[in-house]
Amino acid sequence: MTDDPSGTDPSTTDADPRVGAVDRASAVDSGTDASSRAFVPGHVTGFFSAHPDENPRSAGSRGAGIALAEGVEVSVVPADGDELPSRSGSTDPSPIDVRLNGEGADIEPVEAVLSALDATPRTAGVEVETDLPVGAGFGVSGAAALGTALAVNDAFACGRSENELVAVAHVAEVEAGTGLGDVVAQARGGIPIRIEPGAPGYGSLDGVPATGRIEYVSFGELSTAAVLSEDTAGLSAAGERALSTLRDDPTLSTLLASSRRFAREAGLLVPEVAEAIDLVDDAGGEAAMGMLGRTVIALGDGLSAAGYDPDVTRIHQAGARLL
Ligand SMILES: Nc1ncnc2c1ncn2[C@@H]1O[C@H](COP(=O)(O)OP(=O)(O)O)[C@@H](O)[C@H]1O
Ligand SMILES: CC(C)(COP(=O)(O)O)[C@@H](O)C(=O)O
Repeated sequence: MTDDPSGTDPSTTDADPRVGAVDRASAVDSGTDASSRAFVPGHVTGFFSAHPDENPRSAGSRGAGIALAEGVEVSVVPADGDELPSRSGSTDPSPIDVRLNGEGADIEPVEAVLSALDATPRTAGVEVETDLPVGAGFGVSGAAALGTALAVNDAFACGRSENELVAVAHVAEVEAGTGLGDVVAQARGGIPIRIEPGAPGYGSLDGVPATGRIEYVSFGELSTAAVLSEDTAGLSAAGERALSTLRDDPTLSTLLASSRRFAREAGLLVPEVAEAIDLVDDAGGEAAMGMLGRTVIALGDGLSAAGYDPDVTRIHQAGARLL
């Protein structure tokens, strides 16, 4: 979804056998006025190194990527105390009505953020809306977590600062295994360079000062959790080399070139992405693989010039924010 607030879809009130689920779904569908909303840019990583740590605030990734104007909008709908039972006395094992583009969805970092902010008993539902492909390297899970943190804090006056909310979302994402560095990048916007891993107070960020049109094509998903649960030593060594190259020459062109090399060296390049990158190169453009997905991104009109029919967006200069 572009940075454009929209209402919820009134066609999504299918009966749900879970205790209280129908009431909560109704609250979501009719509750746009009562809801708090946040926009979080998509973020596509070009290269990264993985840095696990016992402390999830210290854990994360180094690397670089691009924040996209195409992003994720999250609405948090407070429970109506008169109609919806407090979940503290509920036996419902899956009490929050989380929807992704109108369909019931399981997004672990969203549930974890609600829990960390003690919002579970007070939340009727969370609506996550995006036009980005899910699971394909656009950081949708990180965006959903960060948007939920911002909107929950607003809805329930939790009194947390922005850095604290970014940290809550970062921890939720790291512990779910769905990402390492997207949340801090999405909080910043632009073309974030993650110099040190971790949440605010632990990590540190720089950026490539540039903007422009971005095209993308996704051929499907790559499981982030599966890649991160394997041995990441070789991948991380390649990511550290790419980071050093980019820090010596912090330009978009070097970001794309070092990302292409990373994808090859890390053994992550898939054939359809490799072919697209080559065709963009033949047409005089610059492209790279989006981590972690079967995704290719290109600068300017690189993919359309190579004969693809891409989605079009822009580099998003701002970070996540309330709507
Ligand atoms: N329809 C869906 N397709 C893919 N993932 C989904 C879907 N619904 C919910 N999810 C959840 O969204 C998250 C996607 O995370 P991840 O694989 O890191 O992708 P992304 O690159 O979009 O962040 C996972 O937690 C997954 O369980
Ligand atoms: C590449 C990834 C580890 C996962 O990204 P995604 O699949 O978009 O959740 C990212 O979080 C990063 O640290 O750079």
